[in-house]
Amino acid sequence: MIPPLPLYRAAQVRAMDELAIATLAVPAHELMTRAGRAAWELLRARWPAARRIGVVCGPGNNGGDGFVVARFAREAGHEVCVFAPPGMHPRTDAARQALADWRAAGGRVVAFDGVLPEMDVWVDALYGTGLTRPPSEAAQGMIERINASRKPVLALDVPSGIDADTGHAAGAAVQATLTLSFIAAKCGLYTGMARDFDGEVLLHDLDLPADMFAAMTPAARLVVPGGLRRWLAPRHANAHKGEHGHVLCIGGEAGMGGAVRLCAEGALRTGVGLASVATRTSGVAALVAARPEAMTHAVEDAAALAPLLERATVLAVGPGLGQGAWGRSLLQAALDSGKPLVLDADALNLIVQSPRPLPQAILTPHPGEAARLLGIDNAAVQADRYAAAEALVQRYRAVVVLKGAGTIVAGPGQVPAVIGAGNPGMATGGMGDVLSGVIAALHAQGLSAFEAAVAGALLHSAAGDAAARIGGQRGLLPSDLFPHLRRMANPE
Ligand SMILES: NC(=O)C1=CN([C@@H]2O[C@H](COP(=O)(O)OP(=O)(O)OC[C@H]3O[C@@H](n4cnc5c(N)ncnc54)[C@H](O)[C@@H]3O)[C@@H](O)[C@H]2O)[C@@H](O)CC1
Ligand SMILES: [K+]
Repeated sequence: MIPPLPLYRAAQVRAMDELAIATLAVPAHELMTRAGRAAWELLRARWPAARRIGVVCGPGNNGGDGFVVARFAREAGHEVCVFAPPGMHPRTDAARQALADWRAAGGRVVAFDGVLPEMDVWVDALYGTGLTRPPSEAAQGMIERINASRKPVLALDVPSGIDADTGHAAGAAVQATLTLSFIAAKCGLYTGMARDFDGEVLLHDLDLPADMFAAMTPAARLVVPGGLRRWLAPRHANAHKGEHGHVLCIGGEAGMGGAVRLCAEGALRTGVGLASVATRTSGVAALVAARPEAMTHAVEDAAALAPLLERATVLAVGPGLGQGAWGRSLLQAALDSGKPLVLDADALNLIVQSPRPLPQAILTPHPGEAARLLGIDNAAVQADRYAAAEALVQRYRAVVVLKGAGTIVAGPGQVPAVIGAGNPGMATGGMGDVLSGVIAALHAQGLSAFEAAVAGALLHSAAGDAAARIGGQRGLLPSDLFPHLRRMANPE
């Protein structure tokens, strides 16, 4: 079982750096040498045929790491070219020392003049955790030239231009093939825009003792499919269906019956004891024919919903609900029932019209829905997905699943989880309907709201990856996930 990886903000990693220097008496320059050596060893192992190594260095310690890589590469007999923005002077003692060492070894630094020569591999050491604003004009030019070279890029610590806390790029950013992060994993690298820039992300602890930072609460935790077993223990032999909960899926306005079916099937394939559907009369026959295991009821008003609400353990409300009078009345009845809820799609759009605390709910917005729930624009949500998820938790007092690349699950009093699985093939209509059923099923089987949201989002993403491995990402359908959900809901 793979435990969650703790993720930290840049300020926390700076504090770790200072703690290591103070308590272990490891000088900053020594940490920089370890970082540069680790990066050089990775580069050599990953691209053994590379002869010409280009290194771009910025003014801080990230640039210092770059000078160290350059020195090791040169000592190993490679052709190494180091570039820096014109007029760049290192701003820290450690970086100044690394530059002096590079020069003493016979190396030189070329001021970027708008062009970069052909290289076999680029090492990106312009900015790391110290980025405070969009890259300078010269740095932007260097970033654009490196990206245009189509050569492999090893980014040191963070791809330059990416904010280590949010994963957002306010200007140009390096398109890395591989990112080697130092000391601890930065929370920005695992969600949103960063996922388009950081390539494969690896971590090197610079040989600091593993328990040294145990007292520091991480900003988030990355969960990966290898950890699913924590939540999905095998069933005991004497189990009966009453132990596994009863999910009621509410939705399927005329023309949207498929959405509520996807939700119900998601719940069934995640092992719920019973799944019921409350939908429009016109949708019942098709749903019964397609998925007889779902107990489908014609529900035209809140009165018809009442007995179904009573029997349910968890309600999944929203898939295909519509925003008309029918959907509004069923949502209101669901909220009034006091039952645990998963709210998605049109249920969220209806909530926007009358925001209120929803302590019994799990909200599963995509960035557009999150923006509407917060009254801000979509770009503001994506610019800081952690902050947006936390703002939703504060406003609605609910567990929140902010979907997208690197889905974030946040909840009152919880360290947020980032889902370390999923692929862009899942950006397609109906995927969210399946997710709401999966989460509702796990909640109904006894996981807390937060755990069900984390485990459900992880299971759903892992099933999406498994399906994409077989048939590719483009054209992936939500229903392609079902066999994989079932398999992965029973980890070996
Ligand atoms: N903190 C640690 O634990 C360690 C840090 N190391 C490296 O040090 C990095 C952090 O170093 P720094 O804090 O010096 O910061 P950076 O090297 O990330 O660079 C920031 C420097 O550039 C300036 N700057 C920021 N944004 C700019 C912009 N857009 N245009 C122009 N200048 C800009 C800042 O004022 C600062 O001087 C890490 O990312 C890592 O690569 C390693 O040397 C090893 C240990
Ligand atoms: K960098």
